Amino acid sequence: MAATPRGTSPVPPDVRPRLTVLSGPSGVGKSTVVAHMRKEHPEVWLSVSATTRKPRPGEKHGVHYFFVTDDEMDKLIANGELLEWAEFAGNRYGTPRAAVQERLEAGEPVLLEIDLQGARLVRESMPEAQLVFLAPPSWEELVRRLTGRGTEPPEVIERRLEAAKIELAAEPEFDTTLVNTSVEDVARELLALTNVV
Ligand SMILES: Nc1nc2c(ncn2[C@@H]2O[C@H](COP(=O)(O)OP(=O)(O)O)[C@@H](O)[C@H]2O)c(=O)[nH]1
Ligand SMILES: Nc1ncnc2c1ncn2[C@@H]1O[C@H](COP(=O)(O)OP(=O)(O)O)[C@@H](O)[C@H]1O
Repeated sequence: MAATPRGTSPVPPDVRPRLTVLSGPSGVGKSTVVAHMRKEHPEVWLSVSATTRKPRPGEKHGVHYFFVTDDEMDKLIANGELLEWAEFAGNRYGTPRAAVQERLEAGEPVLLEIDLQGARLVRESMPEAQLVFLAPPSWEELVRRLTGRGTEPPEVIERRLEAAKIELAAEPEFDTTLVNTSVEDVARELLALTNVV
């Protein structure tokens, strides 16, 4: 049998495109890493979630999130418009189903940035999904980042740190762990995992 020259071996058709889920505790750097990756590779498509959380300064409707009321979220859920949804630290968050399906049907990779509960739901409904966990270099550094971001009052930070303990304990459920020491390094590794280039 003729050997396939190195570097030109065909990629099996079932390997791409795929759905990648990025999860990790609040403040670990998920948004920072994804923004860095997409600045250089805008072709990476990131699902925009719906949330009942209030916008932070600078966050734009339709770009960072679709900011919805409780009633609107109720309707999205009742109408089956969300691929998954979860309550996190007092707010609800969900992934609009149609946009994700369109991308996958068009043969394009999809990236979701969602919490642990959402990651578990995606794994159940789409076992082929790849689950990536973003971990902090240390607990102290996670606290520093979440506090230093300055976007949440102390009681919300406390709630998020409680959730973080549960999330960190679930790391073994994920296919891959990336430790967010260097944003550049993690962005490069995530790009490779999403199979876009
Ligand atoms: N299950 C689920 N979680 C989401 C979704 N969108 C965002 N999240 C997660 O909700 C959590 C809180 O998000 P956010 O309030 O933006 O805070 P941040 O991640 O600390 O910037 C994070 O773990 C997000 O990854 C979604 O559509 N579904
Ligand atoms: N590798 C890193 N080193 C130092 N600070 C970081 C790093 N990644 C993110 N940060 C900072 O940590 C804070 C939380 O990052 P963010 O992307 O908002 O986290 P998440 O989206 O996971 O909640 C931000 O202030 C961000 O600038």
